[in-house]
Amino acid sequence: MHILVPNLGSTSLKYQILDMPGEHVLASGRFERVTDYRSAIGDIRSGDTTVDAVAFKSVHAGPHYRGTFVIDEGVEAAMREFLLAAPVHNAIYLTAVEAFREAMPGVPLVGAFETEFHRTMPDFARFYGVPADWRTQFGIERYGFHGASHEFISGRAPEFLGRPKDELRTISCHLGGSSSICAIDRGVSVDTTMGFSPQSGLENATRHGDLDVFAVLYMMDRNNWSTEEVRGQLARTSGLAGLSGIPCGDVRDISAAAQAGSQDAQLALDVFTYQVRKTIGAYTAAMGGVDAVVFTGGIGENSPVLRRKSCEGLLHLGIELDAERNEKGQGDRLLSSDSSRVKVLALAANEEIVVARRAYRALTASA
Ligand SMILES: Nc1ncnc2c1ncn2[C@@H]1O[C@H](COP(=O)(O)OP(=O)(O)O)[C@@H](O)[C@H]1O
Ligand SMILES: CC(=O)OP(=O)(O)O
Ligand SMILES: [Mg+2]
Repeated sequence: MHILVPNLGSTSLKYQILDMPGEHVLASGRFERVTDYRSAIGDIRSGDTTVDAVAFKSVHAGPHYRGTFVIDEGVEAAMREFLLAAPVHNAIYLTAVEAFREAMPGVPLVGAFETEFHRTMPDFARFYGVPADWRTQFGIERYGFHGASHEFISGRAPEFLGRPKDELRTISCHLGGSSSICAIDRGVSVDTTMGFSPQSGLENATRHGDLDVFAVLYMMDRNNWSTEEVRGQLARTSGLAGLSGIPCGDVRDISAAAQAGSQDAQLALDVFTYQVRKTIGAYTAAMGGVDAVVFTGGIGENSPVLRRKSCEGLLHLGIELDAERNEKGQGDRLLSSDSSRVKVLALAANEEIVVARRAYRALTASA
């Protein structure tokens, strides 16, 4: 079965066509700094390969769809309902569903929701202190996202280290256009930084990270802003963009501006790496120790400077980078020094393979 997986990130489009269940890659490609997703989808090239199904790393459809489903009216309606919680991401995937229905009529579309991997979080990590009916009637809780990436790392880190999965406590730092960290205790997610929406936790390119909700209410009351106004500002002009003043929030541009002397750009990088550092400490406590810290995603794989700043001062946890390994070298590799008790790794994200596996399971189970 040939499964096309378009990974529609908040800043990029990567795709693979995989022959399942053998996992042979038939075609692949990537576009960066994407703003027009319909046009980028039109640029996907499958060569002469046929496509039997299209599977998405779809983001949010609430409490009833924390798994992998053929996208029918019910799934699409839930994605629409949760557009309020994930305005940037769900809009992209709703556009994609429409585009593929038009381009490939009759080909099944599958949603492998990013929330699936975090179903294992214990209740004390999952629930917020809100009135009981917010939780029981409206599904207000921590869902967590980037599930495909963190699930991939949950298998890849032990494989790379040659250690059994059920012995390893891993902190997976997916840093990219959107960023999240996951505590993976012996293969399962036990906590993650994104919450009810992919708008919380670490700062993202143009979306805020953790923020006191009363600051939002205060600004709305003071300025007479509508929810639409605030949602737009927090989704499109906040995060690294808001801190640095660089509208795209791309770390390549922010790093260059910081090097050229911009204090705002430097502040953005300082805020971001402080959060990563602090979270590594928190998740070490959450798991009662840590064996591996993994950097993945566009920033995690490609920015030695941000990795260095994220690991600074963590020697007391047994985390020590090797400067040369961190600065030089490419691909999947060890970044920590030989004396570092915790292994620090850079591993390339492969969310597409996780989505293809899940979609293949869902399609063959329903056949
Ligand atoms: N060479 C690089 N150095 C530093 N940051 C990079 C580099 N390449 C990409 N990035 C960062 O990674 C982000 C893209 O991350 P990625 O995980 O691919 O995207 P998405 O969030 O769209 O899925 C860019 O916005 C940029 O901030
Ligand atoms: C939450 C999520 O999947 O984010 P992105 O696609 O931007 O990496
Ligand atoms: Mg991504």
